[in-house]
Amino acid sequence: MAGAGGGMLGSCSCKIGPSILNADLSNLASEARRLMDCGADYLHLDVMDGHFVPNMTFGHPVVKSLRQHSDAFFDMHMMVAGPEQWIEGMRDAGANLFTFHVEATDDVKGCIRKVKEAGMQVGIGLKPKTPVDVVFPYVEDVDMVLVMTVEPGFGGQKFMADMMPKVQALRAKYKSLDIEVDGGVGPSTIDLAAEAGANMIVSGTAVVRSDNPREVIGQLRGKVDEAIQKANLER
Ligand SMILES: O=C(CO)[C@@H](O)[C@H](O)COP(=O)(O)O
Ligand SMILES: [Fe+2]
Repeated sequence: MAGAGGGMLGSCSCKIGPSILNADLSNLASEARRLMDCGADYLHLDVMDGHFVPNMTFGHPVVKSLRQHSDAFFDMHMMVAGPEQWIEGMRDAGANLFTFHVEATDDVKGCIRKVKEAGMQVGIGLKPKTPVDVVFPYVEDVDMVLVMTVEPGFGGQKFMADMMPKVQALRAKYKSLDIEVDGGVGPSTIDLAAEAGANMIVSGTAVVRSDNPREVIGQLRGKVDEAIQKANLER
């Protein structure tokens, strides 16, 4: 089954993508359905290989199984060393967006090209200690830039507000770029991310562990839409 949201990127509109990392992974299909039914725009799927980050999750066989049960747009957050070797498998599994880390390969341009040739959209991510100018040479070639707001590897960590200058620097240079933030984002931190200029919001624990995920997704969307409107008026 092909993903339904293939053309989702490019408009710089608000998009909310719950991370399933802290969901019930033994019931991934029903968790995916629950989150999409609660108003999510896409699913953020965290792939960890135990090398690039000190944790492991799942690979393309699980993504392929999930694709049999979900039409959602799959944003693959590839926390893996040597992302090139995962491209084909993820494409065949039904991934839509393949986001790898600039720190994970010596050939960022080559990896971007290979993801595109495989027919997926491409994102590049940067860890908290990586300066934002490292991604500037690639921004024109990608569909999305992911600014990590926690050290990658685990859900449920504290949002790093000191990453916001990276988001601001990207937004100042690229008005219509899709900019994603990931890590510790929820109702108490969304203001900072939205005002800095992030429009793709990954939220794990705050959504997945909430008694009312629909309400949380609505709150996040409200803040981002408000910030986008404000920025448009100021332009
Ligand atoms: O990539 C990661 C962690 O490495 C994230 O996607 C988190 O899993 C998001 O979860 P919360 O921080 O929102 O709980
Ligand atoms: Fe993630």
